[in-house]
Amino acid sequence: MNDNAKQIALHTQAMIEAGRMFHSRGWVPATGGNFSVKLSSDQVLITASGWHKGELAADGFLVAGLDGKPLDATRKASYETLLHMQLYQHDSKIGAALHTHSIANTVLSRRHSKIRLAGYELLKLLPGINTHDAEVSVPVFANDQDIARLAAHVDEHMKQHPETPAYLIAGHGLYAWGANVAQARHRVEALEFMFECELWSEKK
Ligand SMILES: CSCCC(=O)C(=O)COP(=O)(O)O
Ligand SMILES: [Zn+2]
Repeated sequence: MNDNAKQIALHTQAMIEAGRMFHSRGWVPATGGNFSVKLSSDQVLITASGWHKGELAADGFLVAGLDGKPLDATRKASYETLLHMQLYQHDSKIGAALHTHSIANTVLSRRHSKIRLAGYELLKLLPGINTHDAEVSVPVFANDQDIARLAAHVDEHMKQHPETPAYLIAGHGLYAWGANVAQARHRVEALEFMFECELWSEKK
């Protein structure tokens, strides 16, 4: 196995494990969710469309260019590929992106136009934050089946608000990212925890 194949195998395994864990937590029901890792400045390893994310295997991934087109034209990349590509094009430090469909993120994103998270210790998992005494705003975008249009909308917001730590799509799910799968996964876990806390607080 050459170095490139070894790297792909490691990234694949990290995403398979994230999928199993997310499914065990109820964050990627049915075939919801998608995951990716940037392999180089112009190639991304991304989940194929329609796979159950708790049951991913090596052939559940494919390599695509930053334009979202699979290198092997016979494979179908995630329906939401362009949302991943927007992140990699927006910030070269982003190395992995993970998308979940949890109950908490779905309910909150249907109720609010942004989610304010303040005073949580787990905020320290988010970029640039080193104290619980902080506040972040997670934007909520209207869902759109035109993913190119949705990606352009996200991009416009992120250019105006480069501190955006993650985002939600209304009634749909969360997009979070990091330098690698481990960091993106920690951020998903922290955000899903804080969203559950917010949902519990609203029930009181
Ligand atoms: C079956 S859920 C609808 C599509 C979606 O929101 C999703 O996250 C999964 O789509 P993919 O094409 O990446 O499997
Ligand atoms: Zn989705």
